[in-house]
Order: sequence, then C-alpha cells, then structure tokens
Amino acid sequence: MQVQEAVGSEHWNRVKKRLRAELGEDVFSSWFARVDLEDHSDGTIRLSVPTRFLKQWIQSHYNDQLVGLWKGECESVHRIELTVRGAMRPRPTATPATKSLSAPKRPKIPGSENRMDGYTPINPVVDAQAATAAVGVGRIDASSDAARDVLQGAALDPKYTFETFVEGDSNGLALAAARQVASGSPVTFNPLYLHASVGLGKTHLMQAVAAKVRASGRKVLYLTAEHFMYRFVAALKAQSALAFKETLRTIDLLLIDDMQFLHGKQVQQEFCHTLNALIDGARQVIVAADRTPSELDTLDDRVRSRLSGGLVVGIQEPDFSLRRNILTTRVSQTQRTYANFEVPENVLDYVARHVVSSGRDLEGALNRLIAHNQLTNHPITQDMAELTLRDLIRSSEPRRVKIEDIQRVVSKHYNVTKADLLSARRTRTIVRPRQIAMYLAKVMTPRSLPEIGRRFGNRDHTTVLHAVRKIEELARTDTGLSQELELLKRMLDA
Ligand SMILES: Nc1ncnc2c1ncn2[C@@H]1O[C@H](COP(=O)(O)OP(=O)(O)OP(=O)(O)O)[C@@H](O)[C@H]1O
Repeated sequence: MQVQEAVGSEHWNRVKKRLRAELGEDVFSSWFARVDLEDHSDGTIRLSVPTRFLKQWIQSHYNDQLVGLWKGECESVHRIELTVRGAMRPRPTATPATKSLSAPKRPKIPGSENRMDGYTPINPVVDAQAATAAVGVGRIDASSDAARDVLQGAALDPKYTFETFVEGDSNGLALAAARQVASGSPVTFNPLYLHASVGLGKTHLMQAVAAKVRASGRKVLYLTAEHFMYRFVAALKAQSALAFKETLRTIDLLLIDDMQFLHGKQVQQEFCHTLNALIDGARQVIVAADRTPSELDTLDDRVRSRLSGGLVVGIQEPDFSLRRNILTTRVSQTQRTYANFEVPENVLDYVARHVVSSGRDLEGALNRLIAHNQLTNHPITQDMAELTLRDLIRSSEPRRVKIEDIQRVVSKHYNVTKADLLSARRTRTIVRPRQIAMYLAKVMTPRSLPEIGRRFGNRDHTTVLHAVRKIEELARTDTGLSQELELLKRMLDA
C-alpha cells in the first residue's frame, strides 16, 4: 500500500493550494471549500463533499485537474473518488493511516441525516434544497410538501409586513417603490435595487413585498444570493438547468437578498441571464445589498450594469422621529404578547435619542428592556434604561465631549491653568481662552447655559451667552480664530 503510506493531509493542503492558485479564489471557494479528504488506497484518493450536485460538478469539471495535481504529489495516484458525506456509504473504519488523512469533520447540519440517508433524488430541486441546507440557508425538510415546491425559496418572517414597516424621511422613497411593486401595477422599476448598511430595513421591505405579492396569488421566489447560487448549481449539475430556468420564468417576482454575497463567475453569468429573462419577460426582480451596484466590486460588469438599469434606491440612517416611531410601533406589537408592558414616553425619547444606528439596534434595546421588565418585574424607568442599555449606547454613540475635557484642552493650548479659566480674573490673556472654552462647551456638549455657567466658576448664564456670541462674531471675520476653533474641536473629537 505504497500510496497509503505516502499520502497525508499535508499533500491535500498542497493540492488545495495549487487548485486555489490555478482556479482563483472565487471559483475555488465556490467548489472546493467544503471538500474533505477522507482516505486513500490502491492509487485512489477519496474525497467527500456535502451534496450530490457538488460531487457531480467536481467530477465533470475538475476530475482530470485533480488527478493531475494529486499525481504531482504522489506518482501512483490514478483515480479520484467522490462521495457525499453521510449519504452513500458508512464511513470506513479508520486505520492509523486513514486517521492521519482525515480532515476534521464539519458539524452535521440538523435534518441532513433524514434527507440524505438512502435518498435517491428524482427532483433536482430537492437536491438544491439539500445544498441550501448544507450552507445553512432556508433549511427545508425533504419529506415535506414544501420540499417539492420549486418556488418555496427561503421562509418569510411573518413580522415583516408593510403594516409593521415605519415610514420616515430616510426610507420614504424605498417604501414607495416597494409598495408600487407590491401593488401589481405594470412593471415600472425593474430591477428595483435597494441598498443600505446593516439593519436599516432592506430585508423587512423585501419580505413585505414578497408576502403581499404571494398573498395575491402570484408566484414569488425570495432567496438570499447564496441560496440562489446553490440552487443554480444544483440544477446545472442535475442536468436540469433548462428546467430551472423555465421554472424561474414562471415566477412573477424574484427577490435576491444580500447580493454582495453572490460569488463565482458562472453563477453571476447565470444570475445575469435569469435577470435578463425575467426583465425581458416583464417579470419583476428586486435585489438588496449593503452597497450600490457600482460598489459591488466582486461582481461582473454586466451584472452591475444590469442592476443599475432599473431603480436604485438607498435607505439612510433613521432620524430621531423615525427611531421614535419604530419604538412606538414595537411597543404596541409587544403589548399583544405582554399586555402589561409599558414604556414611559421619556424612556422612549431616551432610547430614540441615544440608540442611533439602525432598526436592529433599536429592536435590541427594546428587547433588553422587555427582558429586564419581565424577569425582574421592575417597571421600566429612565434609570433602569440607562443601566440596562449602557454598553449598547456607549458603543453606538459618537464620543461625548465633557466640559472637563474642554477646560483641559483649552488651558493647555493657551498656556493658562484650569484655575485661571474658572477664576474671576479679567486679564485679556485669560478672558479670551475662557470665552472660547465656554463657546466650545455650548457647541460641543448638550449642557445648558446655566449648567455651563456653574461649571465655569459659578457664572451667570448671561455671561456664557455673551461669551458664545462674542466668539461666534469674532470667528466670522477672524480666520485665524476660526481655524483655531476648528483645531480645538478636532483635538476634542479625537
Ligand atoms: N423602518 C422600519 N420600520 C420597522 N422596523 C424596521 C425599520 N427599519 C428596520 N427595522 C427593523 O430592524 C431590524 C433589521 O432590519 P432588516 O433585517 O430588514 O435590515 P437589513 O437592512 O436587511 O440588514 P442586513 O443588511 O443586516 O440584513 C428588523 O427587525 C426590522 O424589522
């Protein structure tokens, strides 16, 4: 057993390295990232893959290349055998030699045992669903009716509807476009492309459209880009690419979420064909991603240009009023489950003012308040909210400038002491830095004029007001001073 002695996981690592170099990262990770070395004997290398179509794909496209690369490692290798993990045969009893060969096993995907054991696919789509499960997207039980439904796609979250989506300035256009598409009126924006950074409601809006269109009896397919990728590959390898495309052509609305994850040249080409076919057939496509089409730099130019050809709409970060309204809506929804759940207005204001980044963070903040309230039975108060949310707020909030920081930076910059700033001395070298410090306290902190006055040696708020006005007035004409103010602000913001 010459091969058995000579071959080990280090050889497999070298083969993978060369494959990666020859195929490029994109193709390599599409097809080989989940291939494991199982064992070897008599010149045969056994590799395992998670799905049948991956096995077929690799066999038909990369067999010779694999044999060649393995031969480079070990002369006597003449054959590659691929098996589907957990499906085709029991794992061979490991000998010491085979043990050293085995790559670490990946955790089993829940439900995969049922699907794969003794399973003979007759429908490529079922196979695609196995693949989908293998990448952890939209897991579907093969024994259920759903598995037989080509148009099933990923599950929709019933919470994501138009009724629960709160409108604001930052998402008004996206909402209007989504409503228009959902209304079933003749296709006008195709594709509709939604982009926004994380947690701003893209998935919510897409699923709201999907649910509405599905409820009207039209055919809808909602997929993540990854899910699309695996379905396409499945169909291709089950030699049913034509059937797959025909199936897609019967769909009224195709939604692809997280477009930034669409990788691989062939998959992108297929996506582009599908897009073209759907648009040419006057069917609707909606795509969402975390950036604009032109920023999707891993995508093929043709796909990018096709994606830009419909309506591209961004969703911006929510302003205070939208954040406040999202919270109010969420509280009413929560009250359907916890009738006694109450959040005082001042706490909602506090959360909306401080949790500023996304709908997801607002939801997270509210969930913490709910958990705290339900677990401890303590009412929700401002103090409780401040305590419960302090890490969330600290990490999402821009750095807060304190009056002490301002006094420290200003006194250092003008070479006066903090005691001078707070003193009653009226020499010009102290008055001007003091006025600048009070001005900065007004524009860089949320403190009121009386509060600032107190912190500057118990001065009256009119003195602070005078200082602020004086500095504003001087800075309008004195560019040296206005540059100095900018410098101080930058030092304080750093
Ligand atoms: N305008 C809104 N009205 C109501 N809920 C919202 C709104 N915007 C965001 N949300 C809520 O915030 C959470 C995150 O939204 P969603 O998952 O749609 O974001 P996303 O833009 O798809 O983010 P990602 O790119 O991370 O997937 C969801 O629970 C969603 O319901």
